[in-house]
Amino acid sequence: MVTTEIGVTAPPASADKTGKLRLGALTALVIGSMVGSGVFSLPQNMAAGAGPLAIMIGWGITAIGMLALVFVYQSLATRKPDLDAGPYAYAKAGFGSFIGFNSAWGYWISAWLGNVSYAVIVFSALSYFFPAFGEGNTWQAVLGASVLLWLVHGLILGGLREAAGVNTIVTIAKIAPIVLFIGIAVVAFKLDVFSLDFSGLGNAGLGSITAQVKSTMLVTLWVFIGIEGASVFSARADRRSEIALATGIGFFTCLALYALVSLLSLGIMTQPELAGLKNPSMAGVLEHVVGPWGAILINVALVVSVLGAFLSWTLLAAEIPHVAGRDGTMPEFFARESGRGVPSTALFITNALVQLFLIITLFAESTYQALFSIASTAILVPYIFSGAYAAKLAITGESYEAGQSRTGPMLIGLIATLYGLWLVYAAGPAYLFMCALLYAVGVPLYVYARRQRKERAFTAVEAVLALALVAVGLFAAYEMWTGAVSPF
Ligand SMILES: NC(=[NH2+])NCCC[C@H](N)C(=O)O
Repeated sequence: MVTTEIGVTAPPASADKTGKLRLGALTALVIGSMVGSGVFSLPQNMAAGAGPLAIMIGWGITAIGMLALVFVYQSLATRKPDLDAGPYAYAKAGFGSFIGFNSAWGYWISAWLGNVSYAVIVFSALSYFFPAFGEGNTWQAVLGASVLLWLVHGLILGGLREAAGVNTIVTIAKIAPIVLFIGIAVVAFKLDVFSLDFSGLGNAGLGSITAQVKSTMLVTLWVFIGIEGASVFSARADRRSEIALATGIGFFTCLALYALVSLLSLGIMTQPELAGLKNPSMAGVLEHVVGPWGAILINVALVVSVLGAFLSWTLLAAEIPHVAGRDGTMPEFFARESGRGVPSTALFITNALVQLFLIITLFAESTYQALFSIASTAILVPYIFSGAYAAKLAITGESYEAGQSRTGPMLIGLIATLYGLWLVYAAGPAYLFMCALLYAVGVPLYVYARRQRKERAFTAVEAVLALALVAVGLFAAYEMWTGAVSPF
């Protein structure tokens, strides 16, 4: 296996002889790049704000929106094969340098903030064995997470990459317990428990169906993040159609696993019971059915799954500013490499930020859910502008041959864009403010990067955008400082 520039793991050129096996391996790769921590907390995360009906609607919306996004990346990969630096390259090509920078910046923020949430949930799972780790945000947990962080850092500096064999083992080790969970949950499922409060309206605290659906949106987005990696990669492969197929199969497999985990749980415990579970809540549900070994199994599976995902996302998180630093989108210092060819400066800055947020986590007592919600919100900028770029190409006809149908691609681009915008609305002010602040911090860095290359910082429109972003960021900082809004 080779790791491409943006850290996406590619299948070896001399794959297995039979097409079938190859497809299986590719599908495992797609699933492996998506499944990290999210699935293991779905029972609580989904039930916290929604009843069965709203959860079903939530998965429906996510299925349409995410599938549109998958098609967007696949079609962009074929139409613009030279733009291979990942999602931000599309935003840059379509909407200029500043938007491109913000897409890279947002993708990076999402990647490393996601890793902060990974550290928290790993120690929350370990607290089943060592109670001092609590919800993953006690000082013992933060200390443990910091040790883990710099251990991984050191290993990567020493040349650690992802290895094909390990990847496959990790994928099996994390999927098998999920499948077992579903098998057991099917047997334990009681229709009368599931239908007790089907609309969720019986629990006044949940609010309207729309409010309930909104509450699921960042959770369902989180579990699908990573799928863009597989789609972006499809441009490089000689077996493009096979990768497209594998992405499709991987997508629907995950959708089925995710929906089943969240919905079957509601037939085992009631919504308020699930909402009160500790995460990773799949452990609590399985323990409820089979006793302690169920919780042990899920907590161990989570640790294996998330350690694997932590390594991949650390590599990817460092790769984003590294590539962007090389092409001038981000300041040049991000491009520095160690003797072994590791993007050491980008890696160090990335992990220093993870460390900083681990400390913030300790003092703000932030939760896993708050952290991954900010990470999910942050990725919306690159997603939205990728969708918009696909729509723009279809509307203007650029990269299309005469007579080629453009209606389908245009609709898909628009659906992906709309899905992203709806998510911005559904995310709510607290997470948006936090993201606005994190994006605003990027503006001076962008100006610095442009200066370094002796280029004009902004066009007129970009200057307005930048000013607005800084203003909103400052306002957000003020609101968070006074405690008027609180993302944690
Ligand atoms: N560290 C990250 N940024 N991870 C993002 C991917 C999240 C992944 N879909 C999960 O469920 O865990």
